[in-house]
Amino acid sequence: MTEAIKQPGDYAVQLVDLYKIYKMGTQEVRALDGVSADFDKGSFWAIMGPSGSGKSTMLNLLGCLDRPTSGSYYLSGRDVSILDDNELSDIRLKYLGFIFQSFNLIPQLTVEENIALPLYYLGWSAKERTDRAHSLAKLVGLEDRLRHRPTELSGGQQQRVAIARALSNDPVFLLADEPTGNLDSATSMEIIELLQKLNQEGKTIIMVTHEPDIAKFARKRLYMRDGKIQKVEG
Ligand SMILES: Nc1ncnc2c1ncn2[C@@H]1O[C@H](COP(=O)(O)OP(=O)(O)OP(=O)(O)O)[C@@H](O)[C@H]1O
Repeated sequence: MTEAIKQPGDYAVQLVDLYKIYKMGTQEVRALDGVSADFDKGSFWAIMGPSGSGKSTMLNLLGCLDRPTSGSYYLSGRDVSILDDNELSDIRLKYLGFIFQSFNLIPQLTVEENIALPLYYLGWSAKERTDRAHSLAKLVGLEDRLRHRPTELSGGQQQRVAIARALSNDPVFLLADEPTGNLDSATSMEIIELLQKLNQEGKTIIMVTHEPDIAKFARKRLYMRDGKIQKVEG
């Protein structure tokens, strides 16, 4: 049977010949040196590589936090590498979900308010925000913690809140930056299992990690070296 030809919209992300070059006086640092990669919808990737290999640079570009020196970045088929700062911030709010090593929750807000915060900026009504926050809290197993504040939660629970918040806008993909970096190994397993469950339910996940024990739970692994893709596994 011939495989169906993929259309640009079948990919969450396509990177085409991406370069990020920093000029340091007369020297050039090629943080990304011609990276091309397709991230299918519904895939779960780990991006790995030694220090200085370009992981953070890749993460910043994937997260629309920075622009490439050259090359194209297609998000669900749309070239976002040509957008200005305001347009990129709009893309982040509407289409991306971020999970950080340090959770980045707002301490003054309750679990419910933290989860719903992006929806406030997206203009959802109070009722819509509450309903969505409740269903996402349930999805991550925190429906009995909605009135708590982040300091009243364990690290694993805080990361669950952050994951629920990242899902609030139903993003094209979840971008996770060392999501288990601040957690003990048992809690790390719970978080990675939650990410696996979300992926099995169809969510595309791209996770940057330097921990092979965590990366092995992704379905695909991309290894960076000297700003290039060294190999892809899975
Ligand atoms: N703003 C910058 N100006 C100049 N060089 C930079 C800048 N940001 C990154 N680099 C360089 O680009 C290369 C890739 O850096 P990057 O931070 O992406 O690596 P990394 O794989 O994330 O490393 P780590 O695991 O240590 O965080 C490095 O050589 C780094 O020194």
